[in-house]
Amino acid sequence: MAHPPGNNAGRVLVVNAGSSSTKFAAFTAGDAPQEVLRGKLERLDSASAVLDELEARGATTQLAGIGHRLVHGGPDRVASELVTPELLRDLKQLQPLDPTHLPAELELIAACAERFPGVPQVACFDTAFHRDLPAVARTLPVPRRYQAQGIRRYGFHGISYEYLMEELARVAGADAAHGRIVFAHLGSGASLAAVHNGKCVDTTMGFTPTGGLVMGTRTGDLDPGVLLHLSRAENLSADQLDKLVNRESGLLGISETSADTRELLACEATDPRAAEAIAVFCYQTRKWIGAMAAALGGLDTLVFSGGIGENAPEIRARICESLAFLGVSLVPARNTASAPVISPDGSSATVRVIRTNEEAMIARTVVRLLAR
Ligand SMILES: Nc1ncnc2c1ncn2[C@@H]1O[C@H](COP(=O)(O)OP(=O)(O)O)[C@@H](O)[C@H]1O
Ligand SMILES: CC(=O)OP(=O)(O)O
Ligand SMILES: [Mg+2]
Repeated sequence: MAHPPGNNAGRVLVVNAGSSSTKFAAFTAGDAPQEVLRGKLERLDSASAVLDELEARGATTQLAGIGHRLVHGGPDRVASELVTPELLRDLKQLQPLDPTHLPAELELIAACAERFPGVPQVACFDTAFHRDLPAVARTLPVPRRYQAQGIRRYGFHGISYEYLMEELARVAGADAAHGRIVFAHLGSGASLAAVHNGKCVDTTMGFTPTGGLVMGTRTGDLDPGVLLHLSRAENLSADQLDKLVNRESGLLGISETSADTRELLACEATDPRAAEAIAVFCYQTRKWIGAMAAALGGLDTLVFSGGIGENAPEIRARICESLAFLGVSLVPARNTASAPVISPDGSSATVRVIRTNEEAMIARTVVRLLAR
């Protein structure tokens, strides 16, 4: 049964449909939403199968509102919004920009509207965090006419970055949150964001979440000539190239065994392909941190987050190995313990581990919008 907006007795359901899994969580709908339950569905089934599962797990009782993560908001969606027929119409037009995420997300919104009529839904966009990217960072060097068609750097993982910003301000204070920060969201999808004075000044992902760092199954940045060569030499279609760069590449492509860092770490001593996959990941992340620090003109705080950033001390250590020139160093015992601060006291750059929580960020946004 639907409850009126802002009703403290109700709950907020959050659906986070990522590329490799659908995460969900239920929160109280009061001013400071408290998590009631959470879960993860590994395989992306049809939207109605997802909702069946959420109902079976008790995530859909007493719904006051539903919040969705939308990876792509295109050029015009610069803040979270209540879902309206007009918004859905606009987002449908954007589907070609992100065929890996958007169609499934829109299907879920439609399925929720049908199953929970009258329950307000809120769309939170990963791209919104990057709305202030300066023109030099935003511009992709293609003929100018394509800019009008929305071909530019958007940047993603913004809901995670927004949450990390709030957490950083909470644990380190407003000064640190206004400093020169590089956030490293390292999960199956991975990106970095360079933030100064609370604004994102650059980020590694580009027009789509395929760009930037090497990832679990995605290439990250790739000389565009590779795509041209393969499309000609092997006569690959757009869909075949999509599968190649989004699902078959990255750590999985290099190792030929797994996209999961845990599995690669477990066999790197005996399988040189796994060792190479990890080495490439650490090298690229280090190189991109250097690039983000250059965009910021220095580095005050480096934040590790996401499944890898939060849980893999050996990966963090290897990434930070040659970053002493940026003032980055680690205390091994702190790093091994994944302590909140893993750098020595008094370092010029503070290195932190912060657990991200996209679902909590979305729940807060839903409560805020419903209270209006
Ligand atoms: N203890 C760990 N050591 C190394 N990698 C880990 C560990 N725990 C999780 N990971 C990695 O985190 C990744 C998933 O991160 P997560 O942020 O949950 O992903 P998603 O992008 O699906 O939201 C996987 O590649 C997994 O191997
Ligand atoms: C933006 C993105 O790549 O998200 P995920 O890592 O959840 O697929
Ligand atoms: Mg994710």
